Amino acid sequence: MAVFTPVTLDDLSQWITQFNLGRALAIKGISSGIENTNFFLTTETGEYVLTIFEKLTAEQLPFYLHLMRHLAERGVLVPAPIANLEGDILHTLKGKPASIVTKLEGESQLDPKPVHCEAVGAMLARMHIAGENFPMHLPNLRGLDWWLKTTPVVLPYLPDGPKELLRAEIHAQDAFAASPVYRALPRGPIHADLFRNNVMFSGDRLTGFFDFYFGCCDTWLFDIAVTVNDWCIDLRTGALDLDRAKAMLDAYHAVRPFTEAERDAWQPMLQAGALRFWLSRLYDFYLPREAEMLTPHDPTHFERILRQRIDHPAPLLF
Ligand SMILES: Nc1ncnc2c1ncn2[C@@H]1O[C@H](COP(=O)(O)OP(=O)(O)OP(=O)(O)O)[C@@H](O)[C@H]1O
Ligand SMILES: N[C@@H](CCO)C(=O)O
Repeated sequence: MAVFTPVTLDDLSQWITQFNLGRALAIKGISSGIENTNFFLTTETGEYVLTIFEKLTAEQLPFYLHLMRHLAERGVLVPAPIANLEGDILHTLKGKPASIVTKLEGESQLDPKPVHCEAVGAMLARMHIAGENFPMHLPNLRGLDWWLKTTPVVLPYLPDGPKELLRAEIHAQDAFAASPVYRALPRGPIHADLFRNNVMFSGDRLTGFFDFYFGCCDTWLFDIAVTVNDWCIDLRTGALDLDRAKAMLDAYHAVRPFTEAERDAWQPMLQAGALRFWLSRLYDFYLPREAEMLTPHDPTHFERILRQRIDHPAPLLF
């Protein structure tokens, strides 16, 4: 369980009066996250999610919370941040930044079928379009600059095979990012971490995207690649599942047609999406932070995905 900062009902009795939510009735730590401390919070007015941000600073957080509010106001299914009586959506609890957002109904679909991938693809395209006029900017803090900085930190821990793969891929991605095709890609606010465990379904009905705390401004295609690399693969081998990938990409394309540059960039972008999570998992695995209990994600999963994308080029986007 990863509760970095414990919170009790006693801690909340005064704090909650700054909101129009009534009294806090119950609070329950959520064990699954590895980035923030999350609680299900029940108050007299309903159920919410209380998050204490462990690593994110008050400089980055307004972007995430305002983006969620911007999207929620435009009909994209995401948790809506709750403002206090002064209108603020970023709060402080136990000396750390905190938020309260609406709780999404349902649960994660961890064994997705094409119908789920179709719903995710269509909502992702709607999200990209709805974000186009969002006025705030945040670069991808887990983008190329971070990859270049992190690679030499994790390389010494790796055996020869993975070491060679990482060196070659970081080199290839550095060149790709400097190419005209890359520069022609459409961009805007993206989720950047839209895995199975960051989407809720009630049955086959998508009820929302959440966990926007890697959100940033980057290419839409990177967001799509990250999403395909999780939703549309065989988790054991990392191989693409063509039925699920087609369902997701066709649904996306029907809402926001892909561009020529996106078609040309698809293959290297799938590799970029795999590299990003391989690197962050390597970093968390070899250089873990302290927590009450913490199970780091397996880095070799994304090493396999990266090898699969290199060895078996994906079908064209359209
Ligand atoms: N708005 C929400 N509605 C319903 N459940 C939520 C909501 N936000 C978070 N949760 C629940 O809390 C869990 C952890 O949240 P979240 O994924 O945001 O944490 P995290 O620390 O960022 O984790 P990670 O980055 O590892 O996915 C989710 O799996 C989900 O069950
Ligand atoms: N989705 C990330 C965890 C951070 O949200 C991973 O699977 O490595």
